[in-house]
Amino acid sequence: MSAKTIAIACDHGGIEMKELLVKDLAALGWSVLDLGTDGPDSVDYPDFAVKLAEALKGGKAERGVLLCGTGIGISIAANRFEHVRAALVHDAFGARMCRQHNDANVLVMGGRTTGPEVARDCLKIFIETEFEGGRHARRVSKLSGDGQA
Ligand SMILES: O=C(CO)[C@H](O)[C@H](O)[C@H](O)COP(=O)(O)O
Repeated sequence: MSAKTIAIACDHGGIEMKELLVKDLAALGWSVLDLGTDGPDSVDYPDFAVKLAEALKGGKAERGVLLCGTGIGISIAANRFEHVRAALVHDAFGARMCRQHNDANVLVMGGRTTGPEVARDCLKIFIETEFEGGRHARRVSKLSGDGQA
């Protein structure tokens, strides 16, 4: 069976974390689609959120990881796309809940706000935790624009 693919992208605030997490993703058995950025030069985080959203939309990846300095800007940018449920996570509990309750398909973290070992834990939990469905499926369906009150 072929490995599932996860896309990852960052701006200059998340480059070190991206390098760390790419290695972990490979070790966890995922095929990694690295969408940059690839160096320390200053870039604009919305451009990388768009790249990742397009990869998900086009079926090039099943899940995504986005990183910027705080995770805030890039999560705002990613959540402008209807097919993206990007969760800005700071701890293991959030990483678990965003999968179990929100069916998040994109994990977002801040390279300047979250330490490397916490980030690695969050990534592993995000990858390994299933959506619970049930009452949460009803709520998640209301995020898509067709079930709003
Ligand atoms: O955190 C971010 C956006 O929410 C970005 O990654 C940037 O780090 C932040 O905007 C700071 O930008 P700078 O050009 O590195 O000062």
